[in-house]
Amino acid sequence: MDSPLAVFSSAGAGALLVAGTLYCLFAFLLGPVEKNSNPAVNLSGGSIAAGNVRDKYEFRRPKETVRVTDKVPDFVDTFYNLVTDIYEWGWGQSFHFSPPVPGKSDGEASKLHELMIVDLIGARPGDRILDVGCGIGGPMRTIAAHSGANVVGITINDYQVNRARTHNKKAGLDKQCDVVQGNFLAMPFPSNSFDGAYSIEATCHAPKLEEVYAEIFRVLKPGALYTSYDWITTEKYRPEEDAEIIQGIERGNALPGLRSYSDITAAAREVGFEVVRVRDLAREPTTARWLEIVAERDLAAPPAGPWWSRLKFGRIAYWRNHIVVSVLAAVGVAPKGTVDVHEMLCKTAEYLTKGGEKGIFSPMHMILCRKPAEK
Ligand SMILES: C=C(CC[C@@H](C)[C@H]1CC[C@H]2C3=CC[C@H]4[C@H](C)[C@@H](O)CC[C@]4(C)[C@H]3CC[C@]12C)C(C)C
Ligand SMILES: C[S@@+](CC[C@H](N)C(=O)[O-])C[C@H]1O[C@@H](n2cnc3c(N)ncnc32)[C@H](O)[C@@H]1O
Repeated sequence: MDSPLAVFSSAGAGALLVAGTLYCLFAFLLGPVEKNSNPAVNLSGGSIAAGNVRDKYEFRRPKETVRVTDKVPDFVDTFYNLVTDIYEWGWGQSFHFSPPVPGKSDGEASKLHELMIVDLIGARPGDRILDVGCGIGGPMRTIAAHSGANVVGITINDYQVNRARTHNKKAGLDKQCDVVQGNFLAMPFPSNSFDGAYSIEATCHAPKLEEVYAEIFRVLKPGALYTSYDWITTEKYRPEEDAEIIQGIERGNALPGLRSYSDITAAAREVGFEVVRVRDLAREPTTARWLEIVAERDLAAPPAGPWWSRLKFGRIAYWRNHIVVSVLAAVGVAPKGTVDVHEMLCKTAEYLTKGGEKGIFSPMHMILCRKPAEK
């Protein structure tokens, strides 16, 4: 017969094993999907009260995209209340794509993409730089930390302002980084007050690109540079064949209508910018060449691959996330509509992947512009 001590220790070991397994299961299910991201238990409806998330989600039910110009900022604000926590949980603190770089993690590739902006606009210590559509500030922190510049971000979404400020403080960058809530179509900044500006995958939310470009032009000092990575349809886009994919991308990302790559340069010139460079960073050889700009940091960088590969993180991961969201919503930790929003994002990921694979869409059309120096 086993001694009481042996029985006790084998029961103890069993209990420990069960506890350990449960812990790992919970950590796997509820922990952040991305490094530096938010755990699933914090999923909320942004500034929307939990009980109203499902009603607000109704805004996605009609199959068309919102094109009524003056309603767009409100619509976009609601969209970000619904998706911000899911994005942060599943993607991290930077809400954009980037070309993958072999040998680098997704996070590192994303930072390289952000750092290129420091070189493009020549951000220097003490400069005052504007981040147009700053999200929760992932790019702002990278750019401020590496350049020594002070960065001011603007976002339409109040919940993002709070998240960004919390992260800025945690990163010890709250003296260098400031975030304001406002509409980038009418910015609360004096004219000629910034030494440089950038926007990453944000101006695609503007119903008329000229309107946001005109505002950026106004607040920049003469001679200052502005760069944008924007969402566009490429020259391969054929509306007769590809409309479903493009409309799927527009609906799932709260866009008032994607623009063609050629509209970007035209809008910049229309408001008075000199166009310095234009490149689609999604194209492999070009991306490789652009990586050379960050030469000191990554001289031997080989050509980058498709930006959409990060979205193909596999059925299992999507299912894991879907289960987590469904369980949290069922037990009342996450608001009820979160499941619908998550389902919508799964479909959006499919449309984005199809757009990338067909080469009809790019989320990283780069334009570099200068506000002419005063004569
Ligand atoms: C620039 C914009 C957002 C770009 C991307 C940051 C987001 C576009 C689609 C998002 C996602 C799709 C699938 C989600 C997945 C189902 C979930 O489990 C975890 C989060 C996702 C991966 C999510 C993350 C952010 C995106 C990639 C637009 C709005 C202009
Ligand atoms: C996809 S996110 C990109 C965020 C950030 N640039 C990044 O890369 O992490 C788009 C951002 O644009 C902002 N935005 C969209 N329309 C806006 C508007 N009219 N005024 C201010 N910000 C806006 C959103 O609130 C969101 O922060």
